[in-house]
Amino acid sequence: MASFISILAVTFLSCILVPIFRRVQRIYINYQLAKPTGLHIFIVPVDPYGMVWQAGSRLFTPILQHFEWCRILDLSWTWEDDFTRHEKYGDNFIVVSPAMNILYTSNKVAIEEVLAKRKAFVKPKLYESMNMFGRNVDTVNGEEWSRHRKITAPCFNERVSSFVWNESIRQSQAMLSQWLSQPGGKISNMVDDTRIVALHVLCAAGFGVQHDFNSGARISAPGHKLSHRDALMTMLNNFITTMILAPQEGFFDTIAVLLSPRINGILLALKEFRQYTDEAIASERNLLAEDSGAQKHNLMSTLIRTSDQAKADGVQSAVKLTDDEIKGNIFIFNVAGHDTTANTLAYAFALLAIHPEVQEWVVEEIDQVFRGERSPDYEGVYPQLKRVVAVMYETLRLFGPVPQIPRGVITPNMPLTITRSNSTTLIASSSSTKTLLIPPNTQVNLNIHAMHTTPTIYPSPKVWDPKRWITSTAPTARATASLSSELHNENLVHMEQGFAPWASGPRICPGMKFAQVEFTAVLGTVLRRAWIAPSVKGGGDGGEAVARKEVEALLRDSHHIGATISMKKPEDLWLKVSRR
Ligand code: HEM
Repeated sequence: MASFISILAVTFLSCILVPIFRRVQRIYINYQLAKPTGLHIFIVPVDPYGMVWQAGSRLFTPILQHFEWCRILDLSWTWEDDFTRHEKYGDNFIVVSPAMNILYTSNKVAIEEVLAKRKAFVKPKLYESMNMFGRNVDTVNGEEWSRHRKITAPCFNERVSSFVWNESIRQSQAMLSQWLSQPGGKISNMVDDTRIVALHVLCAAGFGVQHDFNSGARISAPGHKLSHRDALMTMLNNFITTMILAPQEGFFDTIAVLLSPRINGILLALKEFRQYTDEAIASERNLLAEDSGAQKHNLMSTLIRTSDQAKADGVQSAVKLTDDEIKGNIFIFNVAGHDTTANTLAYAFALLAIHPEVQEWVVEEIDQVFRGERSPDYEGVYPQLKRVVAVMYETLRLFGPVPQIPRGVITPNMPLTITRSNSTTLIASSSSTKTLLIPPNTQVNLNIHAMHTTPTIYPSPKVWDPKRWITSTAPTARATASLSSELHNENLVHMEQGFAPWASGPRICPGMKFAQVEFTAVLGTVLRRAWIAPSVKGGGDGGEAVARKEVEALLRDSHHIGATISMKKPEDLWLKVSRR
């Protein structure tokens, strides 16, 4: 036994020590490369993502959070970290490990450059684990990506946006009725509800299936053991485990009796989700075959129609997707389009509750634009909701669902322009541009959240202030200008650089407009009828000041586990909704 343990120990140590030894020289070179750019270097003893530690994260995280290198890794990302990092290290730092290096940058020039050069900075291998239902636009690179993007991009057209608008209004009206029917209007299911709205909008505008807010995707369809919602949520809530299990699903099925109920639950969710997708595709194909003349315009029908048409015409593969690729893309629309928008909505409602002055400001616009219309039309109303979009931008700035975007580097020593700056002073007066040669075996992590909290780009970065996104072409005093002309003269600030919640460049999120339309429709529908205020945990009477503090702390206590940023304890978010 003792010799077995010592063999294990020696193997384990050599696995760690040998690569470290081999890399000493490389680290030195990296250091030399980094030195002129003033990069901070962190040498970490394990894999740079802290996977080893994550395996036992419950045990290790509380201890490791005290270590600087560990706090830098995704392992223990906290909302506050990016603020302190700015103060300490500026825009760029590099984490050097035996496995690989990661260059973190929150520099707006570097981020823009990396996102613009999709061929040089590619989606890293880790994205491939999201091919569980088929290769898709989010995971592939090069020519393959061009083909996927060409076929998926037309799915996000104005007809779909109009559909998103109508469905979002329908869903949020039902959600609001349910909120107002709660005793004292106190609700603690905000995050669940915005998730249902986002899922139902996705089902309708994405897959042509309309659901009722109170039932719909919450209920198992005939022939299913799980509801569509539960299948998707199980996968999203256990994202990493799902990605590990999916490629070996068959093997895990054979040893199912040995596995924990949690793992079996994830395996079931995978099967159920696959079945829902297959059924949705089959039903869409039947409709297309019936050729009723009434063409549907949802994401899935466009995807199938474009692809099937190309197959029928025998057009070369440039415009075709295989059935597996269609499934892969439908899966990625589900993953990318669900929690992202749902969480942004939940954060925005909570932030509006603790910032009544902003809520008043945005309600002013909503009242003026909606003007009691029973069914506000997309073309007329949506473009006028600039303050509502400002609320979305500001929420995404501080609580954007994608805080970091990783990229692999194809060519060693690839040059990257970085601006060396002391983030607490103005870039213009203290910056100098440098070209960094990215060392071999280095991944680049674009730290979007840190860029969004840079004081030189966003003064008072911790303050949630949607008004920073609005400028006026005719700054007239309120006393002399009517509200309608004041609103008419307002414009949204357009940032060329420094704001990238949807990324930028050729791989910018294709669902950006989808999400914006959904967000404005839901927020507009709720705030034209109701006022949101904070409530103390448990729904008791603790006074508004206490409630506000609790909500504020809850929002900051967000983590980055799974696909997006989310509140650690969404069930503790209590809000009070009252009729206006
Ligand atoms: C607030 C809502 C959303 C945010 C903040 C967001 C953010 C992002 C970001 C940052 C990326 C780039 C990721 C990377 O390059 O690694 C991305 C890509 C993507 N998003 Fe979104 N997204 C949102 C909503 C949606 C919606 C509603 C859909 C679809 C229904 C969608 C579909 C996609 C797809 C398919 C990609 C991959 C595009 C490609 O690589 O070419 N997203 N999103």
